[in-house]
Amino acid sequence: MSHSQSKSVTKAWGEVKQSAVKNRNFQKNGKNSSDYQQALSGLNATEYQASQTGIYIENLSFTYPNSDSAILKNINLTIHPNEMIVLVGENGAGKTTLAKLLCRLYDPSQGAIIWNGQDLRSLPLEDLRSRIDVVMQDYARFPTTVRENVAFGNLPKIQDDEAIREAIAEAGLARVIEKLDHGLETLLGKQLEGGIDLSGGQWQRLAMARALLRLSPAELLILDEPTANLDPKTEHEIYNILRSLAKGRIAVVVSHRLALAKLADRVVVLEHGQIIEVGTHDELIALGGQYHLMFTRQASSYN
Ligand SMILES: Nc1ncnc2c1ncn2[C@@H]1O[C@H](COP(=O)(O)OP(=O)(O)OP(=O)(O)O)[C@@H](O)[C@H]1O
Repeated sequence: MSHSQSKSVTKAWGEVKQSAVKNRNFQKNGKNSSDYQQALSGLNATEYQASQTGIYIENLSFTYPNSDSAILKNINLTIHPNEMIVLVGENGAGKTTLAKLLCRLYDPSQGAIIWNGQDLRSLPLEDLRSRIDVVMQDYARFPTTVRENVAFGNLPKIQDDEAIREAIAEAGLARVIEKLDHGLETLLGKQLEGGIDLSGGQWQRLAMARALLRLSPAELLILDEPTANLDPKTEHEIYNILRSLAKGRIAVVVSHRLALAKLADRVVVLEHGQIIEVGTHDELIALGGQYHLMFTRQASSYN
């Protein structure tokens, strides 16, 4: 072992001993070891709690491969268990990019995403994917049957007609599917001979039925623009679906429709890749900042 290696081993051992002493002192002072771990982590109590049982995004920055400008810059955010977060912001603010990082389509260029105490990068990809339900803006439209579209990625339920029909009904598609000549066996997609095409909103509902069918296994729900293809009249119906989708797990929803932000436990406002405001709808309205401005603008355009 070289001199410098031996010096660094001695230093590391010194740190271990120091921690052991600190730990004993914590115990003497009546602190439990989780307090101790929190003190060591350098996080405050809320952040530490989220890093262990929710999602903790720490100093995250991200630049797309083959690009030189950072799309997300120094994002710090804690998401608590069962919390529903809505990400809002102007076009290009980085909302979808953040959603993509949460499902690990990309890794952060700097910083980390910690879920239940583990860095996303340390979780086997397959495990991670099975714990996340994603309905993205360009949600998948599979050129196959209704049944397979709903049960995609969910082999145990593919023959479970009752569960499939229930998910379809909950997503508000029961009448549309009933009218099809071959019911669940109807082929979808113009590219297939005899295939039926659905409207944008119907495809979107089908994607929701897929997420609803998978409701129990996935712990995290990511929805990108769930109301993009729906007219404002049917939106309230989608809000109800969203509530049942989000129940009992973390939900991160990207949306331009600020009426949806009212449903969230907290709203996160992104601007040019940075978080500029975080709070409940009421708090952000009272703040009178960017969210307030966006909300009033949108409300007046609807009126
Ligand atoms: N694959 C990619 N490679 C390089 N740049 C990308 C890629 N995808 C998105 N971007 C850029 O990243 C920026 C943020 O895009 P993103 O889709 O995250 O924004 P957004 O807030 O979701 O926008 P919108 O509301 O318009 O959907 C944009 O400038 C976009 O051009």
